[in-house]
Amino acid sequence: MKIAVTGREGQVVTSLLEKAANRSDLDVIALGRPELDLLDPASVHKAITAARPDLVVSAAAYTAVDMAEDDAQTAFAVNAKGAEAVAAAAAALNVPVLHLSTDYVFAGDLDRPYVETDPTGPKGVYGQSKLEGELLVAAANPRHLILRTAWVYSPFGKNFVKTMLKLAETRDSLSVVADQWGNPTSALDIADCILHIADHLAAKPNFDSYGIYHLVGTGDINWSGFARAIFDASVRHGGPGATVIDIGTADYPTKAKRPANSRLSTAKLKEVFGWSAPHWQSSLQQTISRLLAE
Ligand SMILES: NC(=O)C1=CN([C@@H]2O[C@H](COP(=O)(O)OP(=O)(O)OC[C@H]3O[C@@H](n4cnc5c(N)ncnc54)[C@H](OP(=O)(O)O)[C@@H]3O)[C@@H](O)[C@H]2O)C=CC1
Ligand SMILES: Cc1cn([C@H]2C[C@H](O)[C@@H](COP(=O)(O)OP(=O)(O)O[C@H]3O[C@@H](C)C(=O)[C@@H](O)[C@H]3O)O2)c(=O)[nH]c1=O
Ligand SMILES: [Mg+2]
Repeated sequence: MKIAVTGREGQVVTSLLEKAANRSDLDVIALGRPELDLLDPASVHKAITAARPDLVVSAAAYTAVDMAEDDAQTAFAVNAKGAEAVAAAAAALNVPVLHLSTDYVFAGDLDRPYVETDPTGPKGVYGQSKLEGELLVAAANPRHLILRTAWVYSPFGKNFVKTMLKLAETRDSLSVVADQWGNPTSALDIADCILHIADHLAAKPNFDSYGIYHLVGTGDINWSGFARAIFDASVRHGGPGATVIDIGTADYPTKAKRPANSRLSTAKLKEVFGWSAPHWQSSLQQTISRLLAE
């Protein structure tokens, strides 16, 4: 099976390439700039068509949440029109598209984990552009799986875990918001899930449960608790640590507003695909030990 994935050095694309390297039956090819530029839909069609994949994974995105507030045009061009071009190119080849989306499509005012059918209401430009992307992807390719994930970390690229470890090298204490809750998710676990879904689709030619799915690590936490767990694991492995001070969102001003509750229910993913992610704490240990071994 040949899988084309968008992006070159993102967390999810890198994880997918690493996981697929262990599988002789799988050929994962990363398509990114300059050949595939989401700002240039013609380049998207050309690159995906030339790759002739059996499945397309749409993992590239504009992910700078605060920067997007001042650059809505680029965020929408990449996350909405760019994603639409990826899904349309897959549709033209008559293959499914797995598109990554985000917890930030929700407002975060519910007091339970969000299910796929809950109303959306993004608080910032990034979430708005990703929501628009979901709608365009669904319209462009009936065989779409929109996988909403959240709080992604990995040994690769930029993420909260790496930021915390870096800051702890020079700081004894850090103030971190304690009133935003979510599900930390390892990009390596996302890659496992994507490959599981790819196998499932290949084995079931009549699969007809296309639509939206929530795909996040098991267990929830707030950002300050996550930071504490990062430092506990780091110190255990001989890495840097810092004292974490709980603060409120109001004490950490940012350009973009973020949801207070972005916990996602993964019951549908478990039911349809028989897959669920490990607990975030166990995946975090693995990521930290890898990062500190580097
Ligand atoms: N990071 C997170 O916390 C979360 C991410 N998501 C979603 O998951 C998906 C994967 O995220 P993640 O792996 O963390 O992303 P990263 O921020 O790690 O990587 C972004 C990727 O997008 C590529 N990209 C950006 N702009 C363009 C463009 N114009 N043309 C082509 N490629 C482009 C980058 O290219 P290059 O390799 O050349 O730099 C890179 O590969 C995204 O859809 C994101 O919205 C959802 C929830 C949380
Ligand atoms: C660095 C830092 C952040 N924070 C806060 C800011 C924010 O509310 C929270 C997390 O910071 P980040 O910059 O990682 O947050 P952010 O970039 O908003 O992370 C999001 O990225 C996009 C792509 C997604 O799709 C989301 O699921 C989510 O992972 O922690 C502190 O309180 N103290 C700190 O020292
Ligand atoms: Mg960030």
